[in-house]
Amino acid sequence: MVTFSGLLPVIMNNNNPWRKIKTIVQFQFKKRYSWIQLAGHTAGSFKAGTGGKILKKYCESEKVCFELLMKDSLHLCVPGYYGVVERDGERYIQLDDLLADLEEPCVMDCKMGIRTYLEEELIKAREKPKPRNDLYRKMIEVDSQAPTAKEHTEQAVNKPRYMQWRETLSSTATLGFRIEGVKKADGTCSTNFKRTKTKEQILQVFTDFVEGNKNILKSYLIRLKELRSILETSEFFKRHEVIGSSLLFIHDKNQQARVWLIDFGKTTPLPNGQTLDHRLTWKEGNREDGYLLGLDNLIDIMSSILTD
Ligand SMILES: Nc1ncnc2c1ncn2[C@@H]1O[C@H](COP(=O)(O)OP(=O)(O)OP(=O)(O)O)[C@@H](O)[C@H]1O
Ligand SMILES: O=P(O)(O)O[C@@H]1[C@H](O)[C@H](O)[C@@H](OP(=O)(O)O)[C@H](OP(=O)(O)O)[C@H]1O
Repeated sequence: MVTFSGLLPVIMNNNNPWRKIKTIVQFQFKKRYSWIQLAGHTAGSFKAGTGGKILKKYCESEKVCFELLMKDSLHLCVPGYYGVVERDGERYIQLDDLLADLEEPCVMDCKMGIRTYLEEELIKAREKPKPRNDLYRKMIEVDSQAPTAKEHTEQAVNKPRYMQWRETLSSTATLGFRIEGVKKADGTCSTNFKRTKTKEQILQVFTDFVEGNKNILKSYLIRLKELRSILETSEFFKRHEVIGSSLLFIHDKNQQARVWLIDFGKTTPLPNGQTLDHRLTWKEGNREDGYLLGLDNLIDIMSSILTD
């Protein structure tokens, strides 16, 4: 789902002097820009905030993650979190708007990990299967041959089955990440990446995304390596199953290029001091998510574009 809404950028809370100066200039000229919800299937889960912030619909587990993240080394890798607010009778978490100080930003959302559903979702679905017609319809829209004879008869598929099909159709199951959506500087958006699976296809999408600009690619590569080294030592990361979380790639016409970790709605703490490696093969029960496998592959793909 792609939605647009106008927000007014104002003073940011970031310590970077460049950002401060730039946002002050933007504030003085009251320049408007379009904020974009590139991926995410729930339309209307975001609202404009004030002071360079956005509001995201409240989810208890995500709020708890952000509270912990603000105290973890990963605080440098995620949007700043500023507590819970209420608007029109609904609760929201308040986050830094990562597009606030950028001009004509280009955005790419990559969903990380070798699976996109929690182990607990799998267990629940097995105990109480819920055949869904909406997922059946989404499936046949992409491939009318994909449902089994039984699914065709029932015109319904269970969620884990749908999620696994999405994972194998795309690069999730093999590379540990997939491209969810891209917005280019001219404002055009695409979420048509359900069949983007091979390294070659991904390489092409990345090359188009940066319009062949190697400086931007270099900045992305440096940032990805930085994120990897922070993730490898983060206490938060070690102790959570990180599912459905994305890396948000953002660059603008001034060649500012950053990558952020977003979406912790399905990031779940592990019990009794258990930790994850994030690279080991997933076997039901071990809760491994393959996040770092995906990041390794992203780094390899980005490096290979630069060495070509
Ligand atoms: N802090 C932020 N600043 C700027 N843009 C953001 C921010 N957080 C999210 N977005 C935009 O909104 C999109 C959806 O974000 P997110 O994945 O957090 O939402 P969601 O509703 O939880 O998605 P999903 O349906 O995948 O669970 C992202 O792809 C990105 O374009
Ligand atoms: O990308 P698609 O093909 O549109 O499929 C959706 C996507 O996998 C979302 O991540 C998932 O939400 P969660 O990650 O929150 O489970 C949603 O489940 P839902 O329909 O149950 O919301 C799926 O429909």
